[in-house]
Amino acid sequence: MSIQHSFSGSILCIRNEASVFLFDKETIDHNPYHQAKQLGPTGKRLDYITWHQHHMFMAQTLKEMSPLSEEKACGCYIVDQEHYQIASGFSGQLDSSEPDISCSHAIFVALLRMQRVGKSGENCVMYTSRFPECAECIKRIREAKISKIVYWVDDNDDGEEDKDVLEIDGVTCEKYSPMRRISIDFHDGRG
Ligand SMILES: O=c1ccn([C@H]2C[C@H](O)[C@@H](COP(=O)(O)O)O2)c(=O)[nH]1
Repeated sequence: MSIQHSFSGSILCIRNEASVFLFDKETIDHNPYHQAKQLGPTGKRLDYITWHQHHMFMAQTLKEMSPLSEEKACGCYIVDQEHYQIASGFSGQLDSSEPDISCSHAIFVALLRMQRVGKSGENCVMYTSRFPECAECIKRIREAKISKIVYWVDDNDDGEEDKDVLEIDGVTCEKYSPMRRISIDFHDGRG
């Protein structure tokens, strides 16, 4: 590992291959990571995200954890009224050959976890990267009494019928409307 120490103005930068611990002014002024964190006139960051955006971001991130193909990759994130996570899952997370596991879909996994910790879906919102295509998942959403599903895409040919069935049971279905790009660079791009 190589470590460099350098002075720029009064700020010391210590760099190694993995990280930069302090930043000089030039770095702060020219690096997009820092530019995005600038404050607006009210003193708040200009780019902070809402709960709604956060929850869908989590569902999409869980999708990225799925080892399955793009057609079958899915993430599901369930929150309560106070925006706390109740359960989450991604497709392929569980082995569907296990005794009480009839499928490995993201929604199934998340609802199974919710059931195992004895939580009800009442007043909870389910964020999912895809509207469910599977009858078992839809049945479990209804049984869990989830209040609302927010989905990113709907590839389900019977999606409208399934939504009608869910809505009759009091489950509101809403397509997520992306308003902005949200990304986090996990490279160490600060130096
Ligand atoms: O979490 C998931 C995973 C898959 N689906 C969709 C995608 C497929 O068209 C069908 C069937 O998938 P199988 O893995 O062959 O059972 O379900 C989904 O909705 N949610």
